[in-house]
Amino acid sequence: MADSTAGGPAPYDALLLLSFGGPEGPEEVVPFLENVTRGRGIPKERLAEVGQHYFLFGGVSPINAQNRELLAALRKDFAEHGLDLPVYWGNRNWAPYLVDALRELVDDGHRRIAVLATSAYAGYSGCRQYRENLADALATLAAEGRPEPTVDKLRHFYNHPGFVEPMVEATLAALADLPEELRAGAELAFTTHSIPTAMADSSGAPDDPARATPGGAYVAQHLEVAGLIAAAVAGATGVADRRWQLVYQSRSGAPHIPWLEPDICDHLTQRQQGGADAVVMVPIGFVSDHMEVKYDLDTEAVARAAELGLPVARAATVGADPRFTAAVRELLLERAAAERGEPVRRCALGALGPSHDRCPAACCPNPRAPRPAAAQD
Ligand SMILES: CC1=C(CCC(=O)O)c2cc3nc(cc4[nH]c(cc5[nH]c(cc1n2)c(C)c5CCC(=O)O)c(CCC(=O)O)c4C)C(CCC(=O)O)=C3C
Ligand SMILES: [Fe+2]
Repeated sequence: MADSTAGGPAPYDALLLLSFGGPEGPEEVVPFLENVTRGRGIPKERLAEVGQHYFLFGGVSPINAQNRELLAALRKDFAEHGLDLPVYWGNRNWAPYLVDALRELVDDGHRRIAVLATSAYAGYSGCRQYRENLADALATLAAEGRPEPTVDKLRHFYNHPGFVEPMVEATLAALADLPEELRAGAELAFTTHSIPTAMADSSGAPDDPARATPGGAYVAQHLEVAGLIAAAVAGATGVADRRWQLVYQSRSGAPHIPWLEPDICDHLTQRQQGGADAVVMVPIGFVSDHMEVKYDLDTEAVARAAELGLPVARAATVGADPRFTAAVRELLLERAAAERGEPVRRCALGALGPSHDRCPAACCPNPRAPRPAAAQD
């Protein structure tokens, strides 16, 4: 089959890095949280508590700095591979805002934009919500009388080797952080963002067999990545029967609404009682070491482990790893070839196969009320 990465980026004339955004000073924390939770029914107490997580770090989330680093790494990767495509950056919840990035793109003359969301998996929060925000931004530009660009979201990259392989290496590095005598008996706790179980169950495309399994495509995709990493770690360490589990973190919402469990802290307690020598936490749900990692794992879960006397280590996220930036380039060139009608080779590890290019209209529904979303059928 033709090498899908050889044909250049046409029809795309720009890439937009689309992320979550985070505050960069104490005065930005509350307005940021208001942006994130508008209309979401998050209890006031939970918001005050999450605000404290940010204040503990001077009101600065690391996420924007990490995206600046990723942006620079993508530009470097593209330049080194002769890919002449400008890269822009905008966020859903904080400056630089998506709508401003899109306005700049259009004013610079770009009309066909590929979008990389910094969220690897299916689900309302990680996929449709990004596309709803794209639709909102497109509507704002239209109301301003600007020409409307076409935006295409690149497929989910959770099972791309450029995402999985750096996490295998990071897991091995975290194991090596533990005292040598604990390494063979150390368990792996793969962690991701908890979401309401109803949101998980409806995640993925309606015709995706994973959608029919408990937890939908969201859980199936995480289990796939966890299994891939566990297998690679078993191969590299020679410990074939190392115990591993997918667990959750960062739960919010009202207590009577069921969210995915177990929580990482409860899991650590349970495994300490179960006789684990040590636990390596592997945050497969996140692309960079942002606040959900720095607070919920490195602060809260580490404190729980210390109380329990359970040794823990934490694997780094992918961040701006060169294998990840190369994967973004491949995904972009792959999609460009597909849009040109050429045959493409889609890279994906494991059994689930590559995700769809365009989400069907009924993919990952909004749990509250349907809203316009971009980049779908
Ligand atoms: C699946 C998922 C991802 C991964 C995919 C992706 O990356 O998009 C993710 C990422 C992130 N979540 C983040 C921060 C927050 N998420 C919140 C709230 C929520 N997240 C949810 C889900 C997810 N979230 C959900 C179902 C809610 C409940 C409210 C709602 O239904 O929307 C709240 C409100 C307070 C609270 O309740 O915790 C905050 C502050 C940050 C920024 C960190 C930083 O600042 O460094 C990042 C990267
Ligand atoms: Fe979140």
